Amino acid sequence: MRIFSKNEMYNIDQETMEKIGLNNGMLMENAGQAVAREIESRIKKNDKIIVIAGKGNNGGDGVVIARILKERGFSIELWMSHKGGSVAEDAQRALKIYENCGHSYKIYEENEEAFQISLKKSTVIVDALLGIGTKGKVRGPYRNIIEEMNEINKIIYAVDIPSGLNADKGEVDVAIKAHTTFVIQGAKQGAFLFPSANFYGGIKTVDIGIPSSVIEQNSYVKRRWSKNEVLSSLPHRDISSHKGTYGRALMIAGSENMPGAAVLSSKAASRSGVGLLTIGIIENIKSIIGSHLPEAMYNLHQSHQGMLSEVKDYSSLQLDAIGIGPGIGRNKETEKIVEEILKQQVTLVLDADALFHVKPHLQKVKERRFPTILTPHPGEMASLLDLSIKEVESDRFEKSREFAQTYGIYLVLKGPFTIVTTPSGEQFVNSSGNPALAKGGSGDVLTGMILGSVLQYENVQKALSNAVFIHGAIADQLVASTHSPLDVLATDIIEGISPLLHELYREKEYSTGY
Ligand SMILES: NC(=O)C1=CN([C@@H]2O[C@H](COP(=O)(O)OP(=O)(O)OC[C@H]3O[C@@H](n4cnc5c(N)ncnc54)[C@H](OP(=O)(O)O)[C@@H]3O)[C@@H](O)[C@H]2O)[C@@H](O)CC1
Ligand SMILES: Nc1ncnc2c1ncn2[C@@H]1O[C@H](COP(=O)(O)OP(=O)(O)O)[C@@H](O)[C@H]1O
Ligand SMILES: [K+]
Repeated sequence: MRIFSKNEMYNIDQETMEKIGLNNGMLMENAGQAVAREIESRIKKNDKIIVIAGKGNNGGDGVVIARILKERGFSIELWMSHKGGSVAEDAQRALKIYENCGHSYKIYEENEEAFQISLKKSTVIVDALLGIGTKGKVRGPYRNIIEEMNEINKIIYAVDIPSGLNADKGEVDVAIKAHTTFVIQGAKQGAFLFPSANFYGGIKTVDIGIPSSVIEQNSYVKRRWSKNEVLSSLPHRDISSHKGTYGRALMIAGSENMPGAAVLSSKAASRSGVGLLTIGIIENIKSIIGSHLPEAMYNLHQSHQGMLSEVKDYSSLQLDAIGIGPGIGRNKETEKIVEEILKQQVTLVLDADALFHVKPHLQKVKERRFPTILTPHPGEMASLLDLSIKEVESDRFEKSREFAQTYGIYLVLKGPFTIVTTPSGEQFVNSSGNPALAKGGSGDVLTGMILGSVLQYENVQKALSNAVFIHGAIADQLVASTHSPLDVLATDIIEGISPLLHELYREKEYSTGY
């Protein structure tokens, strides 16, 4: 599923008209036809269906839908929010065609009470009031109509966007609570931001025939990353491979107060395919960690001060990647370690306290020639950008892209719908996970999984997106089988890596023959 911003969608629309020659009326007809087909497969002949159309082009789509479904013999009442004169040109044309077919409609502005009665009698409502053109707070009759539709508690199918929502941002004033939203050509960003994502219900894309060349030239790549993408990109282990093939990684994590972060991140890295893992820790927590991971090697130091002197020369370890941050603490030594690590010519994964320390050194990050991966949660992202969490959360796509492009990094902005952004600005939105993950330690596990994963793939983005998907999918499976959303621990996620990978590889084998 492609994801678009409002401007991208308007540019795509414009170029389709100017360069391809499909005019807005044709696109509206295609959109209405496509959504009508989807709705038709979900309704019955005895349903009483109301289509409520606004005065913009979203309303025009609604008018086409009403006509098509009427022609197919369904019981349809079309309501326009406004009188004819104020309706957009192409929507007016759609309305004329509708009337030419011998159908009539009613106007909300003139019949508010009758509308309420019709709403009560209806079984299904099609919401074509407002689409991507919505700006600011909802005005005029729309506010009342939206509130009345929500109160009535019927099945609502929304066209393109649940009316009232902003296409790009997560904030909500008042909006339709949809059962399903039929998104035109692709979802709009707001479908993956909160709280607006809560209003969409199920999302189904309808294709209105916009040429892919126009889409590619007028939008950034933004896609949902789901199980199919994971299955088609899981790495294959060659029969002649050996442990060196799968990389040498170092995980610098943990401190006296947070030894567990080292256990969680290292164990998760081991379970995610690393050939050889070394754990960089301070000596007095070794006894806690060693029993958890006998497979690992250790790079022990009496203190972070001691670690710092060695960081300057890691060449003997022949590393391919370093993960740093979970639980290392925030002090002068750990900051210096992070600063030194940035000079290492290997893939880097920075999380937690390393994100705190990297902020004054972002220019050095920009100069790096090897992949640098930052995995902030919204709070860490906000602090890297000097913004509030709300400002980040409402605009996750743009904020991540700007940051990733400015510093040439891979960014994993965590949260529900984690977004992976590449240095060139391509974005991939995760589709797995649930609030069972909202618990201390699950981020540490993800860091380990990412460190393990990057060494298994030639393509860093696929490695990141797959690690994020698998992390979330484990939590989904636990909640669906043996756990509740309350009791999933970070260690349960680690224990879930093997069963999930096993299942994915079996499925891949089944579908691709190897
Ligand atoms: N390729 C495509 O993308 C295609 C897209 N198509 C469809 O077009 C839709 C976009 O249509 P659109 O641009 O006409 O905007 P739309 O959402 O109908 O709203 C505009 C109207 O709402 C009003 N209004 C705005 N804010 C408001 C507020 N806060 N409170 C109250 N009113 C507000 C605004 O009023 P104004 O500000 O002008 O006074 C204007 O009248 C898109 O979502 C898709 O369904 C297909 O038909 C064809 C191909
Ligand atoms: N409501 C949620 N739905 C899906 N995933 C979530 C949710 N809340 C948290 N997560 C995931 O859990 C992980 C939490 O990471 P983080 O905040 O760094 O945790 P910690 O620092 O406590 O280990 C991230 O991968 C995040 O995407
Ligand atoms: K709508």
